[in-house]
Amino acid sequence: MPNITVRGPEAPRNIEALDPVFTVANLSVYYGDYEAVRNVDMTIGNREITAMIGPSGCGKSTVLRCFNRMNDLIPGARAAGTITYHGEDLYGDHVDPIEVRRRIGMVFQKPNPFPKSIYDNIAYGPRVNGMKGKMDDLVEQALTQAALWDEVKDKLKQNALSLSGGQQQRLCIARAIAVRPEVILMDEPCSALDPIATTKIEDLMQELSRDYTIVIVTHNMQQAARVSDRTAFFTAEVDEQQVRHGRLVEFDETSRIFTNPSDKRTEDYITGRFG
Ligand SMILES: Nc1ncnc2c1ncn2[C@@H]1O[C@H](COP(=O)(O)OP(=O)(O)OP(=O)(O)O)[C@@H](O)[C@H]1O
Repeated sequence: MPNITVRGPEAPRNIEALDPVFTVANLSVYYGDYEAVRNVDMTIGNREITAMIGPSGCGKSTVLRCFNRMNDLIPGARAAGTITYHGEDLYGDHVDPIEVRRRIGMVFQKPNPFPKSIYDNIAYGPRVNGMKGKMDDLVEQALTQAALWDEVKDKLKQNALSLSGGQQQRLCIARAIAVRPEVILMDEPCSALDPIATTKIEDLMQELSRDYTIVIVTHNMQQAARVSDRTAFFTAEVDEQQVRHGRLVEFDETSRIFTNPSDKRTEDYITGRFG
């Protein structure tokens, strides 16, 4: 087994009792006729960090985008099967996808602040959502939670694009937090960052997981091992027609996935024999 440190004792938690926020059953996702991901079953626990790992093209981002219905915005994309959010069908007729995306925020691979001031980046969501309360306090709170306040408190009027990449990513996390979501989805949030900025985001994730449910897609297995409570390992399988489909191979507590996986394919991947 590789020398990978699994989420350390500084953040002990009882993850025996999984309190489901999302329950995914028999989920398949299509882009047009192409079945990109086939038959996924997994559960996302409340205030846990769940990592999705696996080789390129196995459908991690596709599944992640189902959790806040971002795939609805891709023409031809369609989900089959069920995802419940607190027991309710996330794709039910009565569900408003805009409200879904407020409650389930997203942070992308490349930091994407608006070309506006730091302040306005944070204030934008609360304004659009008609949130009550003093905006200055709200902005400070979100930036503090995202561990950025001390670095930007004297330059809130400055353009957000003047910040470093790592600061921009924390700003994007602050922007996601500002609308008080319950869940934060992160699609490779550190892949454009240097190791120091990556460590800051990882520390921040640990901190945020006290209040938020986090799902992260990462290419970095060490990162999954360091930050997550549970890990889903995906791979791509080729069917009889030579078409590749993403499959969930194994979903378990992170410590188990990295020390004693039950599937040979998981073991091969985490030991670097594949992928
Ligand atoms: N918008 C899209 N339209 C058509 N096919 C898509 C679209 N997005 C993804 N796919 C296809 O779906 C499959 C899964 O892609 P996805 O991006 O979810 O994988 P991934 O595991 O996140 O990959 P990576 O690690 O490289 O980001 C791939 O075959 C990809 O080409």
